[in-house]
Amino acid sequence: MNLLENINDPADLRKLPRTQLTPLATELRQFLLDSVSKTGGHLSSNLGTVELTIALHYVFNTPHDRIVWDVGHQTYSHKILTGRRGRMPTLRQLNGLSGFPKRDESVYDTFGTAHSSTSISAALGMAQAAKLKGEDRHAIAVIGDGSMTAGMAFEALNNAGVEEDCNLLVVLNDNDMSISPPVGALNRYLARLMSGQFYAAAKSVGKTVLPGPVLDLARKLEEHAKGMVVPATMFEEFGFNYIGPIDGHDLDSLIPTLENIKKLKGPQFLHVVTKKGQGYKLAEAEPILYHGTGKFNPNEGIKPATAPSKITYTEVFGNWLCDMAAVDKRLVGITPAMREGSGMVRFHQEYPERYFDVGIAEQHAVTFGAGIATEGLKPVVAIYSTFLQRGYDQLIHDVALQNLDVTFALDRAGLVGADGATHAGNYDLAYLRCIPNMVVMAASSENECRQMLTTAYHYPGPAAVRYPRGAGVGASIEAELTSIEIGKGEVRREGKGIAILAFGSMVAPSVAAGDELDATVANMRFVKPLDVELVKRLAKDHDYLVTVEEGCVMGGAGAAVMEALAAAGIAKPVLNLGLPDKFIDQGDPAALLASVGLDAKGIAASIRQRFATGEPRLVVNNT
Ligand SMILES: Cc1ncc(C[n+]2csc(CCOP(=O)(O)OP(=O)(O)O)c2C)c(N)n1
Ligand SMILES: CC(=O)[C@@H](O)[C@H](O)COP(=O)(O)O
Ligand SMILES: [Mg+2]
Repeated sequence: MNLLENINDPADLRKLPRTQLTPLATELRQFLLDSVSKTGGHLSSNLGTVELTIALHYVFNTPHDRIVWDVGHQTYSHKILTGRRGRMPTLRQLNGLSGFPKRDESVYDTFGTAHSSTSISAALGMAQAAKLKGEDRHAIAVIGDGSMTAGMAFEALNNAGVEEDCNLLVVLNDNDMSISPPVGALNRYLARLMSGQFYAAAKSVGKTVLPGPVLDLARKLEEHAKGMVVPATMFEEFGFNYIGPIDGHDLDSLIPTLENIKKLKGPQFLHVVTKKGQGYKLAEAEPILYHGTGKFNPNEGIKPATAPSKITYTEVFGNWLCDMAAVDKRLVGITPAMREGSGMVRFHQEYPERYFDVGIAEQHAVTFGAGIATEGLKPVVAIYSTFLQRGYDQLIHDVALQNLDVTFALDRAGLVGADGATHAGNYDLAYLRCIPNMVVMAASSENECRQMLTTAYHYPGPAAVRYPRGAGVGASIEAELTSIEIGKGEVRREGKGIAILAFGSMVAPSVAAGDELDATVANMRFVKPLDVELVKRLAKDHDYLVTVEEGCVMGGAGAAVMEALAAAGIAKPVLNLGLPDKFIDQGDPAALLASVGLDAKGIAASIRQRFATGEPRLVVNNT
C-alpha cells in the first residue's frame, strides 16, 4: 500500500492506526533515499530520524505544538510529512525547498535554523511565551549529540531546568556522531549512560512513562542493581525529568513514551538512540561520507571521482597546514567539529597530538586558540566564515584586544550554494576589518591562498585569510612556503579611464571585465591594512574607481576604499560592487553570483551602466 502518498499533512498521519506506522517508515526511508540521491543533501542524519519524526508528529498536535529542530539538516522527513513531498526534487536548489527549516516555507517550521545548538533556547522561548499568553501547547526541541556540545545548548538547559511549569521537552537524538566522530566529555558521558541504559530509565520518571516491555527490562535491571547508589543523570541535576535512553527506531517504544511524557508538566528530557544512515547499509557503514552528498546512484553508492578534479581551496589549506606543521613544531590546528569540511583529515592523521577538534564550540575554539597563543605556540583556527560569527566577541575580546598571534583560515567565504543564506560567508570582511590589530586578506587564487596563509602565520598578531568554497582559478601552486608583503596589492592589468579594485574571488571576473572595458584591474589582496598608496595612485590616474568583492557591500572592502579616499581628501566617482543588503537563498553559486551582477558580464554591465554618461557620481550598489 502506498501510505506516504496519502499524507498531505500531519493530521493525515494522525489518522493512521499505529500498525501502519512501521510500513510508513519503510516507505518514507525509501522515498528519502531516492529523492536525496537525485538532488544531493544531508542523507545520513535524515535516514536516522525517520521514526522519530513520525512519532513526534503522530503524538503531538503540530503545528499547534511546536517542534524546533536543531541544525535542521535532519528535517527532510518532517518536510515530507508536512505537505512538501512534491517539492523534494527542488531541494537546495534555486527557488526550491531549503535544506533547513524556514519559517516562511511552512507553518510547521517553527524556527529557522542551520547553525547548531539553538533549539533549546528557541523552544524554551516558545514555552515561556505560551505560558505568558495562557496558551496550552508543548514546545519540543530535537537536538543531536553533536549539537549538544555547544555552549548555547548548555546555557539553555541551565535556564530551562528551573522553569518548573514550562511545557518543554528536549529530545536528545544520540547517534554517537557529529559530522565526524563525536568528541569531548559529554560524548563519553552519553556513552556511559548508554552502557547503563534502561537502568537509568528505571530510576527516573521512566517508570511512569516507559511502555510495558521497555519498563519490564528496566525493572529487571533495577532489581539487578539493588543496593548500588545510583547517581542522577546530569540532565536530572539540571532540573529535567530524564527519560531514556530508548531506541529511536522503535515506534513501539517511541510513541507510548512520548504519549506519556505529553501528560507531564515541567522540563522533560528524552534520550533517544538512533543510527546515522539507518536503513541504507552504505550510509550506516560510512556516515561521514553520506553526511552531505551530491547526486549518486543508490544502488552503487558514492563513487570516488574518476577524472582528476581541480584542487579546492579547502585542500590548499589542508596541504599548507601539513607543510607548515612539518617545518614548525609550534603549529597547532584547531577545528570546531569541521574536520572534513575544513580539510584537516590529513593533518589529524599526521599530527594527532597537535590536532584539536573542540566540538561544535566556535566561541571556545577561538578563546582556546588565544590561550595557546599566550604560551608562544602558533594556533591556526580553521573555521567557516559563517561559523566565526559565533565566536565574534571571543575574536575581539580574547584575541585582537590582546593582539595574540592566532591565524584564522576562513573557508566558505562568500556565497556557498546549496546551504543557502544561513551558511553564506558574506559578512566576514565587514565584521573583521573594523577590529583593531587584525590583518585581513582575501585570496584570489590557490597559490595566493597558500602565500596568504604563510603570511598570516608569520604575522605576530591576529590575521585572517578568507577563501571561497570549492575550486579556484586553476593556478599552479608552489611548493615553497612564501609570504607576501603585508598591505600591498598588485596591478593585474593596466587600462584607461576606469580602475577596478578587486578583492579575493572577484579578481578573476574583474580581470575579464577589465579586458572587455580596457580598464585597469588591481588585485588588492588586503582588506586590512588596505594598500592606501595603491588606492591613491589609481585614483590619480583614472577617472572612475570601481570596487568589487564577494561580501556584503555595506561596510566591506569597498567601504574601506571609500574611507581611504575620504581620509586622503580625494573626491572621485566610485562604484561599489558586492553582495546586496538582502539574504540570498540557496542555488548554484555561479548562477547566484551572476544574479547579483558579480560575474564578469555583470561587473562590466554595472560599470557601463553607471559610468556611461561620464557624469561623476558616487553610487553604492546595494539594491
Ligand atoms: C554553529 C555550527 N557549527 C557547525 C555546524 C556544522 N554542522 C552541521 S551538522 C553538524 C553535526 C551535528 O551533529 P548532531 O547534532 O549530532 O547531528 P547529526 O549530524 O549526528 O545528525 C555540524 C558540526 C553548524 N551547522 N553550526
Ligand atoms: C549542516 C551543516 O552545517 C553542514 O553539514 C554543512 O552543510 C556543510 O557544508 P559544506 O558542504 O560546505 O561543508
Ligand atoms: Mg549526532
